[in-house]
Amino acid sequence: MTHPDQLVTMKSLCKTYPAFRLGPIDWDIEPGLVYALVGPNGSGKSTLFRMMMQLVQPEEGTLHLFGRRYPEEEVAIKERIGYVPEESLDHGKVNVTHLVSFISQWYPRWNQETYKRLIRELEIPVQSKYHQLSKGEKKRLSLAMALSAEPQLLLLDEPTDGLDFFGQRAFSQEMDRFLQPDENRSVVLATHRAEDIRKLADVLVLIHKGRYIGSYEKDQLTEEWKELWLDALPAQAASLPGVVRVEAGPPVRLITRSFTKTRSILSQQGYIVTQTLAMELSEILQELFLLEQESPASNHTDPIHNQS
Ligand SMILES: Nc1ncnc2c1ncn2[C@@H]1O[C@H](COP(=O)(O)OP(=O)(O)OP(=O)(O)O)[C@@H](O)[C@H]1O
Repeated sequence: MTHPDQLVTMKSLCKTYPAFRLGPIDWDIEPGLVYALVGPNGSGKSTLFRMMMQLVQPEEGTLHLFGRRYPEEEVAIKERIGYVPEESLDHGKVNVTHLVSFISQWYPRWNQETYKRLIRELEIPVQSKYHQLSKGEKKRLSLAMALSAEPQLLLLDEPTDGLDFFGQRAFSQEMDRFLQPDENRSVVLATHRAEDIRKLADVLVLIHKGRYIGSYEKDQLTEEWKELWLDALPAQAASLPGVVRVEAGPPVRLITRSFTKTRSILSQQGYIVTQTLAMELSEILQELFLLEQESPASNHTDPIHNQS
């Protein structure tokens, strides 16, 4: 086995379609964390999940899951993964109970008690034929199966898409339950819902037009990104450490990605900050994607493994 400490290691992973290129992706998934995979439509999030499930083959790079590789160790890899795809799979006219009893055989740690609890709490009509389920019911079933497999890694591609309010709340509760007993479990969650990211994620992984921008600790982002108001415009404000945006005002408004550094330099230069405002996670993400559009690679100054 290689890379025993990481659940997943990706090195220079690439996939090319006629009109899209994903990668190179270098990303390690560590145990005990919830990752939110965030990117605009068509960034390559589902493609990345599909690579981890061997549904798409990378042309370049290496991919290890639990220190193992496809295709030789497919069974040993997949029995440790719970996957909820963006679009539910087509299982045709089979009865739901029969479908689940067939699929559950593939998972040595399948927990029938968990499954029974989930179908009850998520109100899944297991006597129905699969094709008769609504979109939301298919999503609930997919989630129930992924969780009942007691996986080490949960891959969730827009898991709350199509879920009603009650389903979304049940999803949050189930995520808490899943993560509590085992600190070696991790979740990768692709979502466009800022609320899910705010509530669940430890680390945000940003991807834009197939390019990996970086991984960021969520708490560090919300602590260090701030909006500052000042009475006077500092000299060369846009070049001050941490400053990413300047509005000349009045009042002068600065956005910083490094509150500690910017505040310290402003105070050394004698400028008075009249207000410091916290930023919503959705605003911070918007700024990060704007920076990426304005100057690709500029975001590499503060991702998770490179923060000063
Ligand atoms: N089988 C395929 N053949 C050709 N192009 C594909 C194929 N699968 C995906 N693509 C293209 O790859 C790009 C990334 O798609 P992907 O579904 O991975 O994005 P995404 O980030 O999950 O998007 P969304 O947020 O809209 O779900 C898109 O431009 C898509 O058209």
